[in-house]
Amino acid sequence: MESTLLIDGTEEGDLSNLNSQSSEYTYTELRELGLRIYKEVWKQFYEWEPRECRQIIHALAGRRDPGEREKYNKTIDQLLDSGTLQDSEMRNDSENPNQPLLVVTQFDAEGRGISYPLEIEEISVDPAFEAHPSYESCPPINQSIQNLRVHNAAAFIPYGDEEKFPVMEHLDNFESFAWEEDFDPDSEMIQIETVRRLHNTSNISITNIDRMRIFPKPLRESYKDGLLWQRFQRDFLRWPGGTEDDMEGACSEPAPDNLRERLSSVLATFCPNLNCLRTLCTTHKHPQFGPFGGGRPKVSNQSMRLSEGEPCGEECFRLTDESYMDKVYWENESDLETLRTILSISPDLFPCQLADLCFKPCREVFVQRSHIFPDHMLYDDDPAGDMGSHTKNNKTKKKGRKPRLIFEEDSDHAEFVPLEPCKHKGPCEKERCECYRQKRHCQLACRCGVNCNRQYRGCECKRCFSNCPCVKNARECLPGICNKCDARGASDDPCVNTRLQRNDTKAVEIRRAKYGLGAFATEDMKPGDYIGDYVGGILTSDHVEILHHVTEYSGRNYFFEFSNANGDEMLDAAPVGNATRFLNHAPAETDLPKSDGTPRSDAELANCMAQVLLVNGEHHIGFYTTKAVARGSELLLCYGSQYWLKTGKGDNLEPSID
Ligand SMILES: C[S@@+](CC[C@H](N)C(=O)[O-])C[C@H]1O[C@@H](n2cnc3c(N)ncnc32)[C@H](O)[C@@H]1O
Repeated sequence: MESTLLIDGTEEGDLSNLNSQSSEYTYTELRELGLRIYKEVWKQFYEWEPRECRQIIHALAGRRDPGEREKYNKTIDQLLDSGTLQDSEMRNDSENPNQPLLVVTQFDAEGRGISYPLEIEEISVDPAFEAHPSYESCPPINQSIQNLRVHNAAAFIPYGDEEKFPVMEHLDNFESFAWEEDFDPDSEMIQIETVRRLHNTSNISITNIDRMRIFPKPLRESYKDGLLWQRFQRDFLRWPGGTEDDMEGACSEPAPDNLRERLSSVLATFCPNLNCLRTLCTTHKHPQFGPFGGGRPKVSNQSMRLSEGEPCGEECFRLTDESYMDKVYWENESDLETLRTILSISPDLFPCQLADLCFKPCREVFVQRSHIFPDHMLYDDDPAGDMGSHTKNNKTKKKGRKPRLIFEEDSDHAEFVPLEPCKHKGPCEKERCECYRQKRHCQLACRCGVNCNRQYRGCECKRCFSNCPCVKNARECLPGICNKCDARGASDDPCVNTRLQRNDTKAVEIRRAKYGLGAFATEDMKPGDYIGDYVGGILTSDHVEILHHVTEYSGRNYFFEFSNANGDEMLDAAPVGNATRFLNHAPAETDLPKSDGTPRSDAELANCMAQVLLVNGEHHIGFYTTKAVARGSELLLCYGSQYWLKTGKGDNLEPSID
């Protein structure tokens, strides 16, 4: 009997969730239709793709005239035959007999040669020069990478050609290989084309296509995720079976003249946090950063006119009286359209700025803005007061709602426990907000939003020393909110508590040390100097177990535990990292006893320490010197007793070099 379950999971009879066409189908019929079209596109794609690849390879091979190959081979033979080495040879310059010359002859396709001399630079190589012993390198990164190793998929086969490494035992820890699960551009093209056909030809909505569950990934997971979103992050492959038709705007790029939509789609790609330069950032996902615009103005025309400021020129709106209001007329509708679009994105831009964007006189723009946003359409409950910050007439200022710190009694937290940012939408209350419960401020990366009363609003210090609330709470000062200390780094003397963000490191060099490679100071360092940010792949602690064959075999591990709320986050700088991965554990070179003869502890011998810091909503591990370090000395950390318990110090830790 035919299934009566519909595609959205409702029972037969309730078709309201399906669009008009697809409501004629049952769930089974729709799924079958989806699968049939999916197979059809799959078949077409793979009929086309190998043919196309063959053609490209053929075209790359270039054309040769008959007989040309033989002629060319003859020339090569002549070159290789020492008896005929007349054209390409070493000679001495008769004017300067000590300067050897190399005569090079280039042959064209016809076998004709042109000879010319090349001067040779002599390089003398020290015969005692010793090649560097083998070491493992890794790709450099400047920030940690999330999900570098997918839990049950092996990223690669380590030491695959070394007999002693237990490859099979190691691979038993994984269910698959990462390359079997990774993104496949071909299948993405096929899925996108299937969606297009189902949507445009069979008139099935994107939501209902998702409900068919025929693709591994949802089409629209959020405004920043899903197959359709990802498709816009890549160049689109053009193939005869695929068309880039509009899918009711669901999969299409906005039209070139639709400024607002274009900005919205670009915004989805970039991080909304102005202090973060990362594309596709996943840390600062504020829910309120949806599409641009739609905002209503908060500043009245009247208050703009009364605001303080210099006129931007002779035609500035500030120099214009009321009588000018009826005298402006723009003939070209597209000029008005541009102004409307800009105002829809940023309704409170000042006329002087609008004038620059619209290429129009400032006072004309002001008049047009007054028509588009007459003062009576302003919010009655404007939270900032309609004068914004531009007013000089305090009498007319509304009683604005000042941002309140309602948790003032516990705002100065002595203890700081680095935590994940909270993930719920505001407001932050005891029952559901981890920040509230832990007696700490919400961070920029908290999902509760920038208007949350609990949001940290930056320090007020001019110089950030140990009593600065940011320093005290192991957080770097934030450009934009810590305004007095030059956290932005605009001056020659920027805030010292932003060194990690500014990558203001001391210089180190990596060279041979007692245990493998080590990091050495290339300049004298003072206590408290910043060395770098320990970066790597972000893993959970169970990866330590999964990768134990590799760390035991190499005798090296680059794990660094993170003190997050769950305590199970790790950084692994073995596959990717920067210079900080080479800091060895003290004692490494020397372990001289103290003057009274008592041995020094590891921590005393170390000259660097690691500190977990909250930087721009993310936890980082910064390395700092703890004492003066002379140029040329090795930088040493104390790894802590746990490190050696886990790895077994001395068991397998033969010095890898020396
Ligand atoms: C983070 S790496 C340090 C860089 C490493 N030396 C290299 O060549 O890449 C940590 C590894 O270095 C070695 N190591 C560092 N300090 C050591 C010490 N004091 N004694 C023995 N081995 C040490 C161990 O193999 C350890 O697992």
